[in-house]
Amino acid sequence: MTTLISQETAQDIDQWLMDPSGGAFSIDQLMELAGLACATALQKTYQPCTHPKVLICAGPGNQGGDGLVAARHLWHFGYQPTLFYPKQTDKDLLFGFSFHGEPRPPFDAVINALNETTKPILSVDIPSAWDVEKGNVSGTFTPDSLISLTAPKLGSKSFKGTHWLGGRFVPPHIAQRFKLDLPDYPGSEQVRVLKETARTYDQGWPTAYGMHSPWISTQKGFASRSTTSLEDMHRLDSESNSESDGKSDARRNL
Ligand SMILES: NC(=O)C1=CN([C@@H]2O[C@H](COP(=O)(O)OP(=O)(O)OC[C@H]3O[C@@H](n4cnc5c(N)ncnc54)[C@H](OP(=O)(O)O)[C@@H]3O)[C@@H](O)[C@H]2O)[C@@H](O)CC1
Repeated sequence: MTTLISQETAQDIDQWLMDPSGGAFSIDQLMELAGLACATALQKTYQPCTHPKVLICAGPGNQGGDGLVAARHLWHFGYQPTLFYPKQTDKDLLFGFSFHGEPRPPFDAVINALNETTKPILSVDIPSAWDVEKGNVSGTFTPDSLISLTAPKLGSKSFKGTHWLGGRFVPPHIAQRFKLDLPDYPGSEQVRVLKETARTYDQGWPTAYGMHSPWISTQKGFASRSTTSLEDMHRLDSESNSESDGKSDARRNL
């Protein structure tokens, strides 16, 4: 059975992944892989021919950085991504494994909006405003889909929707150190499904669920886009990452 990890373990693993004697990754590299996994999970759950427009709600931490990367990949996959990035700072990349307490402004209003929307939501790592270890104790929204990064968090145990695992960057010695029992990723896949609902179609095109092939869908997505260009996505990336204190910001290079 896939290991569920605590908030503290998630943060420890993150540090080990960047430690020179651990994974020796830079934060940029991890975010690139995490963002690619998020975009891939979304593409496997919601095709551009049926869900061409994606709203990415990006928060103030590293998960927000994953959101910027995911937006760029989604554009290349044929979607029309729009970034909502309130803190310079229906996809939820507000908070990840460092969320604690009650949502504070301006993010409380975003959570309220996610509570009210009827659009499908894909959350990343842990649905925003859920307790990382106890789950949806505040009775907020439940997303349709979730992608856990590295390993599922304890709070995702009760999640009933389509559940992906991504973040294919854990070297065996770190998995052993943290006693992580993680499923294998098939072939070159960036994500794998842990739990599937009828809406997910990870296998077989186009017979499963009557969808078009990814290639046809992508071409349709490109053809129908008019408002969001790659230049816009890169401009948003760089503008939204300008730090007022002049410190270097890993997200700026995404
Ligand atoms: N190894 C992996 O798996 C990798 C994981 N990655 C990704 O990183 C994510 C973890 O990133 P992270 O540590 O930066 O934390 P994250 O949750 O994005 O945000 C923290 C920010 O939120 C704020 N904040 C907290 N609570 C709040 C509240 N109630 N209301 C308002 N604000 C609140 C907090 O502010 P503070 O409370 O500290 O003032 C801080 O600014 C992880 O989930 C995954 O998506 C990849 O990028 C790399 C590899």
